[in-house]
Amino acid sequence: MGVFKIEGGHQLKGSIQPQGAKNEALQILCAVLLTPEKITINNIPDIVDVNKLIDLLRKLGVKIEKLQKGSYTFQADDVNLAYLESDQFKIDGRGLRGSIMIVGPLLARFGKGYIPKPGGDKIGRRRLDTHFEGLIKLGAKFGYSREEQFYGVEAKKLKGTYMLLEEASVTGTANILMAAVLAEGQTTIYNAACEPYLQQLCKMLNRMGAKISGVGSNMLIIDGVESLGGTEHTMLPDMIEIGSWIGLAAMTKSELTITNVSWKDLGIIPETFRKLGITVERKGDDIYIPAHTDGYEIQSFIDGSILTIADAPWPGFTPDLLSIILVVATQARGSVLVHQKMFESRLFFVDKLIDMGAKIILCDPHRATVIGHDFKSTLKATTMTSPDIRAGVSLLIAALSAKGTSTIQNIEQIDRGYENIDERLRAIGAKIERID
Ligand SMILES: CC(=O)N[C@H]1[C@@H](OP(=O)(O)OP(=O)(O)OC[C@H]2O[C@@H](n3ccc(=O)[nH]c3=O)[C@H](O)[C@@H]2O)O[C@H](CO)[C@@H](O)[C@@H]1O
Ligand SMILES: C=C(OP(=O)(O)O)C(=O)O
Repeated sequence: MGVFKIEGGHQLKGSIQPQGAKNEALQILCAVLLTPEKITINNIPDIVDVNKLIDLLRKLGVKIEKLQKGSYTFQADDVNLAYLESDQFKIDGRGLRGSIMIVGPLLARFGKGYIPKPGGDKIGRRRLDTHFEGLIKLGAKFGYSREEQFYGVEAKKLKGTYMLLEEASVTGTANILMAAVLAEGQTTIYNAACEPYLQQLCKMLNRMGAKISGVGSNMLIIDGVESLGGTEHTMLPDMIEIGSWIGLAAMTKSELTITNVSWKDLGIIPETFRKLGITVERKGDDIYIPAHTDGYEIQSFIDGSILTIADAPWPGFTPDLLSIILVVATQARGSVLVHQKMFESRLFFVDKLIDMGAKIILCDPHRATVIGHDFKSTLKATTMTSPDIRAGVSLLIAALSAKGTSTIQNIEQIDRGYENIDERLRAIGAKIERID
């Protein structure tokens, strides 16, 4: 298990370029299965989850060529479906959450798609009902082995239909969409998730010859086509990384420029950090965060009541940044209620922050009240374990602001989604070392 050793309490300075978006990459990579033609993808982040998915595609017979850092070509002209029934697939498929999105494309193109219960963060129940209910509506026969936790769908032909999703599932929408593009006739997906990840997937599929309208809204209308062709696609910068760097800058009182952030795709994220009193300045397509030498003050609601920051499906605030909001609030002036509505086990990491001296009350598994220290008391360094990817980075930010040397174990969780994080943080002045 890898470990980070972090000497906290130092101001950082400089600029940082966000990596390509993890959650977009996982969708886009699965889409290469929809065509026998070559697809070129740029700005692919070099992170554990993405590399696991690339490896899985390779084992499925996809021809993969690395052009340069972050750029690859993929060609799925000779797919090895036998791999789906192998024991190795049961291991590989479980390795990450994103693998679930091979099911829709495989079903649409080859008539069958299988997947073991996928991995990803252990942050509460993460059911797949939306995915399979949608595929069943398109005409697939569904099977599930409870013993092996193995899912499968099969269909000779998919037929377009109207569906209203029970919830706006991100990976669920992507999966159903990738099946519907090759179904016969028209499919309507209402209550579709509409994150920039999905908008990017829709745009890519349309360039491949799909006919999707309503892109960016919660109603996607898809006119099925017989086949799809090749294209080139470039991943957006990772908005969750961008939010993480905003939080890092404020909490360490550092002056930081986050470059080429694609402002138009950040939705409510900059405004949400501003509600914590953080100055988030737009400079062209960069974000400039000045050093918050006098701290930052949490705003109240208009009527003077305590601010709540809660997650919601896009264009609401992404749940993946709530852990960052929470840690940054521990040094703000004022109080905030953090309400994690989607995942029921994502806030338990606050115990570690409390150990470090943060003033937090975990009201229930979904809600935590944070009373900021206004830098009058710094967090104390400690030894901790990263429970999930975003809590891991939040603890890392806490350690960088704390006095003394902290240790973070289980950093594989962080490496799932942050490319070369130690090297990039050292480049802006952080004292962080990786110990294997
Ligand atoms: C690989 C990938 O892309 N992972 C992301 C994806 O996971 P993933 O696609 O697995 O998450 P879903 O969108 O399916 O749902 C996440 C959780 O939120 C709940 N839920 C969802 C929609 C809704 O309207 N109401 C509701 O309560 C679900 O029951 C589930 O527990 O989206 C999540 C929600 O943005 C992010 O945290 C994950 O980083
Ligand atoms: C929850 C996350 O990832 P995954 O869905 O891959 O577990 C995340 O990126 O914050």
